[in-house]
Amino acid sequence: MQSKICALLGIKYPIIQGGMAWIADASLAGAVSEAGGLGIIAGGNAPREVVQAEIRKIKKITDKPFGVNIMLLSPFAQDIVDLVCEENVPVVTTGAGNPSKYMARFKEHKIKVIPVVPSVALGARMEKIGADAVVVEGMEAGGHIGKLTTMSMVPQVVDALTIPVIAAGGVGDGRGMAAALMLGADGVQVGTRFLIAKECTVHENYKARIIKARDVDTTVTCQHFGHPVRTIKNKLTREYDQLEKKELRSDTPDLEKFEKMGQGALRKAVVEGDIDYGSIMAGQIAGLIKKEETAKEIIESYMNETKEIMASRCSHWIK
Ligand SMILES: O=C(O)COc1ccc(-c2c[nH]c(CNC(=O)Nc3ncc(Sc4ccccn4)s3)n2)cc1
Repeated sequence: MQSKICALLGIKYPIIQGGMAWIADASLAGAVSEAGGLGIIAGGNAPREVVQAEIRKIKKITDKPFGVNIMLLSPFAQDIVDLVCEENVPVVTTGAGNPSKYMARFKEHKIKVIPVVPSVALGARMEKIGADAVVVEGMEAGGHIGKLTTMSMVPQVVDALTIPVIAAGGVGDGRGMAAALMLGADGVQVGTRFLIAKECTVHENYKARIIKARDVDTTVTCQHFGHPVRTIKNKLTREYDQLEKKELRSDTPDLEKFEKMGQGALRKAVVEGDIDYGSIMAGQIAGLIKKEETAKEIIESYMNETKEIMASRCSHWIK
């Protein structure tokens, strides 16, 4: 399937794996790129040498295109920008902020830049400063989210921009991918479904919790203080909710308490498998995902389902 995204990035299928902080390492990203999608290594909050090690590893796993996600809230963001330039990383996605100040650097090094945007305005700003495409991520997604849904934001960004649009947030199988393409997207970014890929090195407890998840099992914490983040409900989110209720009543809310509660929480879930007090970042689509598969099996099922839907299920009413 040749979409604008495949031509732009030199990949076989228009499926990008989300650069999930602490989770998207060379093992997962390498398997996704090898299977014809675009694997993305997470910069997250990691220092330069950690991300550099993953870049070196993926170059040994695959000679196909791959990317690095730069999480712009990271204290090491500038170091990772320098790193992707030095390592000739072909594609960069950015999240949790506005990458304008780095754009000239990326273009100078012929890096394809795909910012994640939570609104039409930011998408238009990114196109104006030279982004090659945008990921339009709805609030159905896991992790740090904006306020708009995928279904409503994608067509509005498609109408407002000329560069390719990649839909993200709630795209859990070929039905979601076909829907995204119908809305005008040229490809999709997939996070939660790849969390339970066999090559994903996240703790087994994390994977088991995703597989057990129902449609109503995620919640958004820190909506009023700090950065809204979607995770699976657990003891940590209940503590967050209590703290938010308390601080909302205060004239001088203490943001430090939220920072402290969140510190190391993602690592607790991903590395230690603490599903009670770790931050189990996952999208609303977690309830659809029932089994662990290889990245190749996941990508091929998206493509086969999407092609079947585009070729048949729609044709019976389009006469
Ligand atoms: O500067 C402005 O105008 C605001 O710009 C933006 C505002 C938000 C976004 C945005 C929303 N979602 C994304 C892409 N997705 C993500 O970045 N998802 C993430 N998950 C976990 C992350 S690590 C983290 C981050 C915050 C708190 C705790 N942990 S980052 N980008 C992008 C740009």
